[in-house]
Amino acid sequence: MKIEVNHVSKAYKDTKALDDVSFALSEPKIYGLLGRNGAGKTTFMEILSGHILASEGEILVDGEKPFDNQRLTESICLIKEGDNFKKDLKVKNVLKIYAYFYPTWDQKLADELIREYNLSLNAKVKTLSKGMASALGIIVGLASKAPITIFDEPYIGLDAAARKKFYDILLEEYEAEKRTIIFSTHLIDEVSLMFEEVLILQEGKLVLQEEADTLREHAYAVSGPIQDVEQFTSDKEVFQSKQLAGMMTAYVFGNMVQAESAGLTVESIPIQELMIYLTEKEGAARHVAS
Ligand SMILES: Nc1ncnc2c1ncn2[C@@H]1O[C@H](COP(=O)(O)OP(=O)(O)OP(=O)(O)O)[C@@H](O)[C@H]1O
Repeated sequence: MKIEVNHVSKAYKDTKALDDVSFALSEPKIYGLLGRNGAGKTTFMEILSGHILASEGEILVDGEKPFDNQRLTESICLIKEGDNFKKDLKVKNVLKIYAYFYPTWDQKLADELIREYNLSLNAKVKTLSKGMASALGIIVGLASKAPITIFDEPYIGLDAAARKKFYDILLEEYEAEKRTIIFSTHLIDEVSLMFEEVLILQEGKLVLQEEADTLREHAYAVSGPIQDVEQFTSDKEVFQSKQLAGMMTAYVFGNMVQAESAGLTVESIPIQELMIYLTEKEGAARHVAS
């Protein structure tokens, strides 16, 4: 399903959660949606899921607006950080409701995952630990097989082993059947290798949309005497630099071979580090793929 985001803004009283954001997600891929606290990620995911309306602009999914649109909402599954399910429901009834709602629901997968995560079908949601409630969210998200499945920090309370299980199953399911997966996380180092395309929001604006492979291949650190590095990077996109004792390291997007032939020291940057840097740094380079 094609997602088009056209000049979307969302204002709350004093806050612009999204500020004139435009981009497109054209293919089924695993998208990493990153950004610091309050960057606007959840707001974007809620508008895309048809839960809230944009103040300006629109999101179109296959040309239609998601708000109040059953055909679309049954194709989009949003799993949030918590409070995904009514507290008085039993696990088995949560599963029944979602099985009924999503035409693409995979009961076999849901059963398998319930066993994997050791959830009791008769337990009420309110008796589940945080980790178990997160596991239930993950199970629903995966088993929905919704063509657009969105995970917004879905793993609160899950330990590292349970999170790894989630990533493994997500990848396995995705390989078996490609769908659009939008993954928002602060645990970038754990999941960055899974992303095929990365989007970074900063203070309500989109500051980066790029193929993860491009980031992997074209981001590097170049070091040498200040003058040489400055000269080399003068026509390049520098997203960070630091100087010490007459030497300079600049982090750039571009062609590594060029830097090597200029006699500078060149090192590639691990994608996790790059993403962590880009999301943490104020005023990250604007690098939005056209
Ligand atoms: N219902 C609301 N009422 C008022 N302000 C809101 C509301 N929802 C979000 N905001 C504000 O909008 C901004 C963006 O919030 P949002 O939750 O979309 O960010 P986020 O990137 O998901 O952050 P986090 O990583 O902390 O979850 C924040 O400043 C937040 O305080």
